Amino acid sequence: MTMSEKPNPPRLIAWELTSRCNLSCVHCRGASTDEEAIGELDTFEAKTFIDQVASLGSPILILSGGEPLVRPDVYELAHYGTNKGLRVVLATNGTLLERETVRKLKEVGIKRVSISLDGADSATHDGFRGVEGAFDKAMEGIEALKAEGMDFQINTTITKRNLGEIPRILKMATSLKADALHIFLLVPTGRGENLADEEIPPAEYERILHWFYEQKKHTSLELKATCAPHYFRIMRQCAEKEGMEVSINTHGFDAVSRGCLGGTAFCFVSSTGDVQPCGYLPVIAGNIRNQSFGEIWNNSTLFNELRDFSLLKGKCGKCEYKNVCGGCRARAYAATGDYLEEEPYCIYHPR
Ligand code: HEM
Ligand SMILES: C[C@H]1O[C@@H](n2cnc3c(N)ncnc32)[C@H](O)[C@@H]1O
Ligand code: MET
Ligand code: SF4
Repeated sequence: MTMSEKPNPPRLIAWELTSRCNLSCVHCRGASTDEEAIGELDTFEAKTFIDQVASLGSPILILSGGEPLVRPDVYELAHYGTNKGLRVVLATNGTLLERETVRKLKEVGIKRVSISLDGADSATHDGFRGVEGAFDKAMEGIEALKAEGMDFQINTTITKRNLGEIPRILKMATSLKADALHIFLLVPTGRGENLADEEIPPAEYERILHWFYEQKKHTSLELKATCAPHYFRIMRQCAEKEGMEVSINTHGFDAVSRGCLGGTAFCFVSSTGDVQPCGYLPVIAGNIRNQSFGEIWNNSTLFNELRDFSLLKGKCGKCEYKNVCGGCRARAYAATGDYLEEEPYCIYHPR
């Protein structure tokens, strides 16, 4: 990109509508609790933000949190975003979903709902979620989504404690007839910092992502590894071994996407208006109370650095896969304090 060219608009924005939550998960990047949120964007500010997003492009807008369903104007904001031409989706822990809630979400144009399930049973899931009964409630939430015909996906965060359950979670997602299973690999940030010992070791990463690649061949579920940029290297290495070209026809959307999208196609907006590359990387490109979203997206030094892969350091900087992987900038930051440093959880030695 030359200085005069505008960056591509974001394709996906995760928006923390509120930092407040009815659960208190051990790994929560937002360290969310049930305490009243301070400094949240009000309805007017939130709509102004939606206007600014829509004037830039028409990304998927993920209403996230905290728990977005504890914010009373969630329906009003979803409706507003839908009317502006955005594809609005909702990310919830699933415990507050009743059929009436789902009906309202459909009415305001929510296209898909993600439910977080971190275990194949209540023992594991409730252990993550800090509240007994969270698993059963989330299951009831899924039943409500199905009964109302809402598309849904399951989001699972992987750590050492549930790694062995991932095949069971995949089976469960299949039998629940979910549209997708998205796995997130723990980033030790927020309350997740206390779980740094539970990050799976690099060799296990490698193994689970190879497994994931194989599973994609046998399922109609959309499987996506988020915050696991090395997947895009592994996919190419596997395809090469199989004598296959990586293309949309053979590998679907993964063929045209890349590992870390933070600052290039994705960003996170906090409940107080801070714009970040992602929710797991606590560095701020700007605040929408001071500048327009478009100005921040197009001009912030932070985002422009993340768009320039030649700035990557260490192994990531030398890697022949840097354009398709790029390492997790949040994990690099958590480990070193420098978001351009090498991804600490990658086993690969660049040629
Ligand atoms: C359609 C329904 C979808 C829902 C409900 C959903 C939900 C989520 C949520 C909750 C997050 C975490 C954001 C946060 O709270 O910090 C997230 C992150 C992310 N999602 Fe999805 N997602 C959806 C679809 C997609 C699609 C289609 C893509 C493909 C481009 C995608 C790519 C990502 C990426 C790149 C991240 C950020 C993590 C990173 O930095 O790599 N999501 N998604
Ligand atoms: C939006 C999704 O992000 C997950 N999530 C929350 N905190 C973290 C973290 N520190 N690392 C990885 N995933 C996380 C939630 O469990 C939810 O499924
Ligand atoms: N609370 C929701 C969930 O658990 C969304 C945000 S998680 C940081 O899925
Ligand atoms: S991960 Fe989601 S459900 Fe859990 S405490 Fe954080 S915001 Fe709440």
